[in-house]
Amino acid sequence: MTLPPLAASSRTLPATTYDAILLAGFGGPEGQDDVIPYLRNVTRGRGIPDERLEEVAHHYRHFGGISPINDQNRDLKAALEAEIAKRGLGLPVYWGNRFWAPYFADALKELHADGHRKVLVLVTTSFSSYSGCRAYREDLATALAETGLEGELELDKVRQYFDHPGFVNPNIDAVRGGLASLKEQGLLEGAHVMFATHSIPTAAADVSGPREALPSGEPVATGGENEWYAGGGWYVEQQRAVAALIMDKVADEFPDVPWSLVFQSRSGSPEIPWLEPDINDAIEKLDDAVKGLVISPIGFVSDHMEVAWDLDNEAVETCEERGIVPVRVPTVGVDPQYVAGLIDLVEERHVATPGDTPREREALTDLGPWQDVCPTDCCLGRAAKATIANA
Ligand SMILES: CC1=C(CCC(=O)O)c2cc3nc(cc4[nH]c(cc5[nH]c(cc1n2)c(C)c5CCC(=O)O)c(CCC(=O)O)c4C)C(CCC(=O)O)=C3C
Ligand SMILES: [Fe+2]
Repeated sequence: MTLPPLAASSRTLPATTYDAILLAGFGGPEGQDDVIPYLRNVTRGRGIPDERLEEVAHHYRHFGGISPINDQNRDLKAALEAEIAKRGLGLPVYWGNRFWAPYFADALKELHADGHRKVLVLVTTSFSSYSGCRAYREDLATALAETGLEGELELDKVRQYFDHPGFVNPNIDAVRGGLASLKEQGLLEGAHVMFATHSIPTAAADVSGPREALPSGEPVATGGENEWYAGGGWYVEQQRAVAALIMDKVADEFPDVPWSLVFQSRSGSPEIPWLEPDINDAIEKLDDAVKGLVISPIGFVSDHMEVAWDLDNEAVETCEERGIVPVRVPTVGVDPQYVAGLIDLVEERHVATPGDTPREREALTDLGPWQDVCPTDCCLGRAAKATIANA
């Protein structure tokens, strides 16, 4: 599966000169009093009563109402600033979130007040879906309208980077490390690798990415029989490609280890189908021969609440019930390769002087390099809203 070359190239923008970088995050609560207001933000427009929100608040409550995600983005911002300084690029980095302070609108006002007009956005998600790409583009367009900065601030966004070496290489290292740990424990014989990403409604998965070339769903690669529907669309296609690539890269040291792509953190009403298998169901159905499990959360870029709770708590417990030794390996976080990769992505788009040659675009699968701008109906499964970074 590849994008039609014409469509892909018409969605590749020429390099230009930017004034600043905006790191666009999800946002999380930072104390017990933040939890319900935060969940109201995340579920905005769906009229969910506070009593129901309290039910999904338990994991935040357990950690004092604090999600680690904001500190992780503060650390990432500092690491990006250091890498930019090292390269002498002279681009300041601002930070804003979809669902918690500093909000996108705060960041846009700050950017404008500081005299910046042309901004390149780096998003903290690597795959293509409504939640991972379009929603960020919509919320940034909404923030531009809210702040009255439409026409004043120009916002472009770097491409989704699921197959960029800066994202893939730390994940290869992590899986290699996880398998090495199982080997040390004498569990390599019965090893299995699960790549975990966020479940989304299958209807959203099926329309993820550019519509003219949507892949149809195929069974997940488990090396065995699988009754689960893992979704069509580019979201799952990209994840299958990255997972297969990682396994291919570790095969020099760890050949023939069985693996699967699994999903986590499903929410919403049970009648609506979401991507399956859920990681816990998948662990329960593992063959008895499996003794050790490497869990690689490739769906996320930091060890935030979805990782700390849904994997380190729930999935680890499911492993223990099955007598399987779990090794949950880290997300990219502030791995120097990831940080450098994000700045490589900036340098594909940003040149010091108009006319300079930009950095070459890297991609490790034949699905990429992904598009810089999305067609108007990309990842669109609901009423269209204004977006930034569309063709
Ligand atoms: C694809 C995807 C990513 C990865 C891409 C990306 O990173 O953006 C992601 C990340 C995250 N999701 C997060 C938290 C939440 N997601 C929720 C709800 C939902 N996520 C969805 C999808 C995704 N989510 C969907 C389809 C829903 C259903 C509601 C809807 O239709 O939109 C809810 C509501 C309560 C609930 O339903 O459980 C919460 C609290 C946090 C913060 C963790 C922290 O605090 O550390 C992060 C990074
Ligand atoms: Fe989420």
